[in-house]
Amino acid sequence: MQFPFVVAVDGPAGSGKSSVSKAVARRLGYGFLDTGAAYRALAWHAEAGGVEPEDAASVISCLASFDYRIGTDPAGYRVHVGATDVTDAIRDPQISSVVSLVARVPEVRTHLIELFRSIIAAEQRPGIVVEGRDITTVVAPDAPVRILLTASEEVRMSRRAAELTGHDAGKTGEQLRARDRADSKVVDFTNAAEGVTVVDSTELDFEQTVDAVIAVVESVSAE
Ligand SMILES: Nc1ncnc2c1ncn2[C@@H]1O[C@H](COP(=O)(O)OP(=O)(O)OP(=O)(O)O)[C@@H](O)[C@H]1O
Ligand SMILES: Nc1ccn([C@@H]2O[C@H](COP(=O)(O)O)[C@@H](O)[C@H]2O)c(=O)n1
Repeated sequence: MQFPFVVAVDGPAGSGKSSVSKAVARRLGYGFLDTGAAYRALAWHAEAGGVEPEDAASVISCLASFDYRIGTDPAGYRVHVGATDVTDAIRDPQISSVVSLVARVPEVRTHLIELFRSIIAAEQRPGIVVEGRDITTVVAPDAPVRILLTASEEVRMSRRAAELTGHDAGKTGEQLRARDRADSKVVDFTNAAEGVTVVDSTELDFEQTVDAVIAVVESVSAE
């Protein structure tokens, strides 16, 4: 059996990838890798360096100084760029509004995909749940478990709005829709590739969704 046992989870914004994958990892005693945090941290690093996220050449030049570290403990992990803890800063709506500009640069993707693979290879727990947009198709296409976690746009928007209290729900929804549009030009995370299992949580609550993902993992592990 592959070590670590990789569970790859992709899906659109607000589908529950991060929270459900974290809960699945905790339940299974696996590590957890939030790949979106790296793209967010690079957007933060670019802005901190006065680089416009639209300026692809300058974003690429930021990679040389992008000293990125992230933990894989699903119970709690920190994100650092150099000595700076950016765990909270990368969740700012400002970062959410520009991250797709950074993520669309091929050289950025190549750099971060190699970083993700090295983090996965270094995982010491028996398995690792890796979530993002291109995990099932590019980062870990040979993972024993590959899941597309999705939900209706309406449900995803309402979940995100409930999460971002104090922000205008309409603006939050529009930003989520805009990010999906931008992301889907770079990676197809709306159609399940061959061998990818779709888990649609539109009608499921959080625990039911966690159970559904674990059922897929257990069905593969039992083979
Ligand atoms: N099945 C569910 N039922 C109810 N709430 C859910 C469900 N799945 C996730 N949530 C909630 O929806 C919100 C968004 O989830 P999460 O941040 O994990 O989404 P995501 O796919 O990682 O989004 P993004 O890609 O934008 O980071 C969270 O508050 C989470 O607790
Ligand atoms: N594997 C991935 C993961 C993320 N992205 C880009 O990062 C943005 C933020 O991701 P979150 O999961 O933290 O919301 C996302 O919108 C994508 O632009 C990616 O390209 N590939």
